[in-house]
Amino acid sequence: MSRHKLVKALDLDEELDDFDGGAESDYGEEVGAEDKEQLRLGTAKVRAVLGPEVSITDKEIEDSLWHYYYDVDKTVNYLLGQRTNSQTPKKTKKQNMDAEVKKPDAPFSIADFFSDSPWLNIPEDRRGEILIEPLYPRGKLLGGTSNPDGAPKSKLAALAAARKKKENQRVEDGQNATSSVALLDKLGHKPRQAKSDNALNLSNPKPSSAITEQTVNEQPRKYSRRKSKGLESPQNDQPVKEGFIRSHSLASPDIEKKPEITPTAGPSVFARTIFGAPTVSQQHDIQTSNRYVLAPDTHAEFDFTGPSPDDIVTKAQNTKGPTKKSHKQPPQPSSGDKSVNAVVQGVGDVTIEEHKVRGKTLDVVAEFERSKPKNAANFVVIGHVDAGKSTLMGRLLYDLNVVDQRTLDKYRKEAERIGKASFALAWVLDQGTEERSRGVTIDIAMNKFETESTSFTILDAPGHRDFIPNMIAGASQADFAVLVIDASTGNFESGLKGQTKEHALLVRSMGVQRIVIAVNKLDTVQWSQDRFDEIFQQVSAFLTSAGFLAKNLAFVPCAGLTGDNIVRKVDHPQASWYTGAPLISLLESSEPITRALEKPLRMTVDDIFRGGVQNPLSVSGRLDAGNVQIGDAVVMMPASQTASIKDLEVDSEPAEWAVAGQNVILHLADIEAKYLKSGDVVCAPSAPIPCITSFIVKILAFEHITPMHCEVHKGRLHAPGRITKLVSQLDKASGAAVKGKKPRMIKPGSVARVVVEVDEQVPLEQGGRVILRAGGETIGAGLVE
Ligand SMILES: Nc1nc2c(ncn2[C@@H]2O[C@H](COP(=O)(O)OP(=O)(O)OP(=O)(O)O)[C@@H](O)[C@H]2O)c(=O)[nH]1
Repeated sequence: MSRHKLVKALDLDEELDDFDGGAESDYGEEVGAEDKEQLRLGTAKVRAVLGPEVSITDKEIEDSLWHYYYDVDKTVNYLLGQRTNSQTPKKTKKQNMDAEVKKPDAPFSIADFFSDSPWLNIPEDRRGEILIEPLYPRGKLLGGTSNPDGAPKSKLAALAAARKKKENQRVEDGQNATSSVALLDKLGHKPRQAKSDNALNLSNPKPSSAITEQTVNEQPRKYSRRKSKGLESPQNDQPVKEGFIRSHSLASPDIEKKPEITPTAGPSVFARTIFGAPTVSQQHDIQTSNRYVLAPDTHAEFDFTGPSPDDIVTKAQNTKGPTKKSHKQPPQPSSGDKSVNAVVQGVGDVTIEEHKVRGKTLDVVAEFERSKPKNAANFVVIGHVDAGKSTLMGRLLYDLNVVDQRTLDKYRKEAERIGKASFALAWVLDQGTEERSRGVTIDIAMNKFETESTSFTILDAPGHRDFIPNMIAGASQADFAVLVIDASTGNFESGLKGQTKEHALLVRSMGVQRIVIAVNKLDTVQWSQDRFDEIFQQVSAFLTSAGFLAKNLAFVPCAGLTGDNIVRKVDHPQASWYTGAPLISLLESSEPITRALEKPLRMTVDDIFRGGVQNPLSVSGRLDAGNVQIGDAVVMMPASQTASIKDLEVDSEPAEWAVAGQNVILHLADIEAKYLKSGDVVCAPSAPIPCITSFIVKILAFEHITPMHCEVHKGRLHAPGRITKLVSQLDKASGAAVKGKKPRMIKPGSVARVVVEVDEQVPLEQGGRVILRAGGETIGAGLVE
């Protein structure tokens, strides 16, 4: 039994007589009457487009329509494409063999797997070889290889051997075998007086820059960073500058042959701090000469017998008090070097912003009242699949300049490219790749716009029945609904039997009282007043029988695609019969929402995300009740874990506080992500929501209900469970229990009290609204007692 029976019970019998429930189909799913109708209409449309010359079976068309969610354009494209492919030349023997290999049952081998990869079939004689020479010598070469097997030496190995030989020679010659590192130390200390050291080829041949043997011996135990830079190369025949040494000294002869990179900039501020500023002549060299590498300022040498600069800095930081922005001086390094001192001083002054949640200080309710806020409203856009919901909202945002022309042009181009040109406006809302390629909304899309009087949040719901849980999540945050109806021939009828009614019933069950009905796509019926009247009659009859008050229904004829009667009034001559307001005015006439400001805090978590270093863990949702401010402690249910509000945003803007009715992001501290999930409830620690595994609920049955398995939905919460007991059937008018035997089954359209049990604890309290679903169908909805 399906939805129609409920509607029957709601006095719409005449619409339901032809509906015989679902039947198991080839598609492995229940094909309801609305699907059958869609398939029938779709098949006719596809046939009309394809023309009689294309021979194709109804089954083929229906299969494609089913796959493409009744999208006629896509189905036609696909079928035509298939026809074209089938006319392409027959496969070669090789291709057939490849196909054989791909058979899922064939044993898998890597060769088979890559057999169709074209790059593997290149004949030997046409293959090129790509050799990538390593830039730097690797492995043993740096130390010089012994080359025991007499194999030819590499250039670097030869160089290393030559160096070694020279070194040995020097020792033999009785020269002081002071390491080149020490020589460079000396060089750094007294570069201007240094004399040439011919043995090491380090110096400028000019006497003024020569290094003496005596100066080498003066500082034998000091090390400079130059050692680690390997600047002791005997190949260096360039002048040694104070603080700067030509990079040639680093390079092997091979590398030297490579083109030099012309410098474009001098040393950075950091480099100047560490190594000292270049002299005027060095700056000139940088600008005019080849590449330079920075060598440390000779004054920055460090004696390993004392603490390292790191140790000094760490010690300096450790001696800082716990207070923020302390300017206490760190201890001075023993070397007394100015640059190191400057760095240490700088690091000591660096403050690390310690995370501290501010204490609560505000009277939020008073602040809210003082702020004289604009009226705010969330509305959910509902309706049968392809009714034009996203297009309508895209048009609304475009006409209100929330979306600019450039963005829309981009969407148009991209949509055209994938053969979905008519969906460009829908792309404003449908941002997912799959949503765009399939032309179907899958999850709730949220968007904001403001008019003079009201700040609105759009919750664009998916129309396809497979995504009803997402639609429920959106509807749970809505103050009112916009029901979009496709007025085109045949589509209104199939929509009425499909999700038009189901969506309307769901939003009503979730407490939505006001509904604006956008009778859309009137351009397809030449703005026929008769068509509009017909739709008005049927839909208003259904909605009033579903519990909406007539005064809370507002109808507007419109065409989202053309923008008629959305923001601007329709000026089509065929639409002269309509004298009412456009859609935007009907939205604006929504009454201000009542906010439960003083009640304990409740926010159902819609989404959880990790923001980054500043805000590592955040949750978003709408505040159902109460208020919150930075510094508040909250408790997450059902995990029962406390957290603190480190920061918050209202409508994506930083804020100090938020109140019921606002869409917020809470940046949390002192809690781990594992304690959070969508559907959880953020509560005041003084009044957390109860978490229960069994509850009594007063439901309106959408289907036949017996003790059965079901899923409990509340916002983003989905919990598997079962109806364990039918307590009583209730009188619809009085709500009193009908006397007599306990019911064994609840009929669609009846109201009953039942017991529901869930597998895990769920945060639910009296008055909470839940939806019960089973087997992909909504079976009932009601209030937790
Ligand atoms: N002629 C005409 N076509 C429209 C109009 N509004 C929407 N469409 C077309 O209807 C198709 C479906 O539009 P969508 O906006 O994706 O429909 P939807 O209701 O959002 O679909 P789901 O979210 O997937 O349920 C697109 O091809 C639109 O171009 C209209 O006013 N007139």
